[in-house]
Amino acid sequence: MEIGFLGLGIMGKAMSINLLKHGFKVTVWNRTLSKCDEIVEHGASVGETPAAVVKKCKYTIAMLSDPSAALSVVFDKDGVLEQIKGKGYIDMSTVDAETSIKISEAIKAKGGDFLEAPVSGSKKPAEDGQLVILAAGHKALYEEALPAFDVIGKKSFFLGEVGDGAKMKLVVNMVMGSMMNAFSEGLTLAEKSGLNPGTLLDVLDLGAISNGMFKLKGPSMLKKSYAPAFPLKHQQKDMRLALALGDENAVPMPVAAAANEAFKKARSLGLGDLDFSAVHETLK
Ligand SMILES: NC(=O)C1=CN([C@@H]2O[C@H](COP(=O)(O)OP(=O)(O)OC[C@H]3O[C@@H](n4cnc5c(N)ncnc54)[C@H](OP(=O)(O)O)[C@@H]3O)[C@@H](O)[C@H]2O)C=CC1
Ligand SMILES: O=CCCC(=O)O
Repeated sequence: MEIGFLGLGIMGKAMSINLLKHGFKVTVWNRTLSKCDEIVEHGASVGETPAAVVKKCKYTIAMLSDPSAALSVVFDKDGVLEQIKGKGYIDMSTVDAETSIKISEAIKAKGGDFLEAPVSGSKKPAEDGQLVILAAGHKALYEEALPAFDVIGKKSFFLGEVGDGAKMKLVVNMVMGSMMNAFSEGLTLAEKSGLNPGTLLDVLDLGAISNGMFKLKGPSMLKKSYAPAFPLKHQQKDMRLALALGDENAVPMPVAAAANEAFKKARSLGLGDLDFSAVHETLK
């Protein structure tokens, strides 16, 4: 199966290399074209534009930063729409339902098929093919994409209409961003009140709120080490989009709203390109 891949950031790079390792032919494109070089070393071909990639491949995956990037790659000159007739397009970026529906409708109108498939899991799960895929849209395209999803992820969900995958992803990341802030306050409170925060990590890990994120991020947060796996600017984008979903549905979300403010503060301190756990620094 020949697959196109648009967007070679932290996630796209890991996912496309993983596909290549499992025998897929992959043609890549990235806005900053030089980022294609490393993937070429793993056996990929390069397309000069998104349209060129779609023209070459029956299926194209996108993994882009935000709604504006996702829209630009589809609608701009030399974009996906120009060659999508008879092809499948799978957008795995985290965006809002409105963006996803807009892309879906334009692709369908041009005779292509569309699936949204945002993912849960970060850099390491992407490298290890252990993501959780939250797909929705064209069911037949979902089934055709399963061999690739089985390489990229450990579990795929088909959630229904376009927009439902985007919403599920935003709900998950809203919970994650809120938890990160509570965790960060807990670490700071332990330290400032004279406790050993390392011991707090051990205590948390043995109780009912033990979880993978605390286990993974806790030790590096104590070392103030924030190499980006999930960039903070993307987490804040997800909080913003989740809060908009809350507005639409009249769901009060005071905890998420406070967490969003903390991520905004972190961005204002220039921490947006660091890992989202760098929100910890806003308490210093
Ligand atoms: N990192 C993570 O842990 C996870 C991230 N996600 C989501 O996946 C998506 C990608 O994340 P990640 O890889 O971390 O992000 P990165 O910031 O590492 O990469 C972003 C990618 O989007 C491209 N891009 C940005 N703006 C544009 C534009 N206007 N036109 C074309 N391309 C553009 C970048 O190109 P360029 O190189 O030229 O800047 C780059 O390829 C995001 O939606 C994120 O929320 C989902 C799950 C986990
Ligand atoms: O969107 C990013 C999610 C990161 C994660 O699930 O660990």
